[in-house]
Amino acid sequence: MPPAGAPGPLDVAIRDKVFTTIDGVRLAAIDAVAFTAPPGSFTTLIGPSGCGKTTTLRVILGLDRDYTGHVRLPTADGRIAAVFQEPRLLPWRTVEQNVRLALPEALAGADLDALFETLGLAAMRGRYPGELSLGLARRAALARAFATEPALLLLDEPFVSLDEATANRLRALLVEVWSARPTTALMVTHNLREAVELSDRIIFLTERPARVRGIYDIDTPRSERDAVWRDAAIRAIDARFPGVL
Ligand SMILES: Nc1ncnc2c1ncn2[C@@H]1O[C@H](COP(=O)(O)OP(=O)(O)OP(=O)(O)O)[C@@H](O)[C@H]1O
Repeated sequence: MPPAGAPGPLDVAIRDKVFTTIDGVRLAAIDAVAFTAPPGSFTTLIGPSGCGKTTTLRVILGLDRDYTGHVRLPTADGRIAAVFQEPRLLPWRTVEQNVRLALPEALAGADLDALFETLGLAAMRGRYPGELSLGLARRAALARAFATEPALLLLDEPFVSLDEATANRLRALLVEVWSARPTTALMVTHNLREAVELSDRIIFLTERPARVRGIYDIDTPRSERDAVWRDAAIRAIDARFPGVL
């Protein structure tokens, strides 16, 4: 047993999640999605469009309580931070104000220099969101999430709609900032290459209504995951789960 108060795994079991559309049609979104994410690990959910990935994150976030099953968070009283495709920054506040507004009282006045520096935002602290590219706004959203020192970090396709060079840079920054303070992270993506680059555990979901198709664990250190390694990992995954590519 871990000592009391130590982070445990994120433990998720969602069954029979159904939506009723505005025309009264019942839409089965999730059949059975059950998995754990070990403490301090980076876990990725990957699956076809519309299979129920964002719904899974919303249930974990507590935004949707209409489901059967359970969600056990890494710590009972820990903070959850979420980064969505939309950076969701307040346009009338500077980057730094946006980050500081999210801080809990215990972290008010925290020294954010190292975080802004790591994310390449040192010169952007006084800028307004309207002055930022999408890539920079996503960095600001990541800064805001990490600054709160969350017990759980949820990431919903944080690199989508970025040009490849910007997405690569942002993935490297995420690894850097996350490695400095590993927190249990759960990311949703469509991008298997991104998943093998970042994850300790990849959870493959079926078409809607989602079920877990399989779980793939990676123990190669991130620093050793070069292009050759990634190609081999993707081939191994395709052999085990045909059709995921
Ligand atoms: N509030 C809602 N009311 C009705 N249907 C919904 C609602 N939210 C989601 N859905 C439907 O549930 C299914 C799962 O949606 P969800 O957004 O979780 O999928 P996803 O895997 O994240 O999709 P994508 O990969 O395209 O982002 C979809 O068919 C979606 O249209």
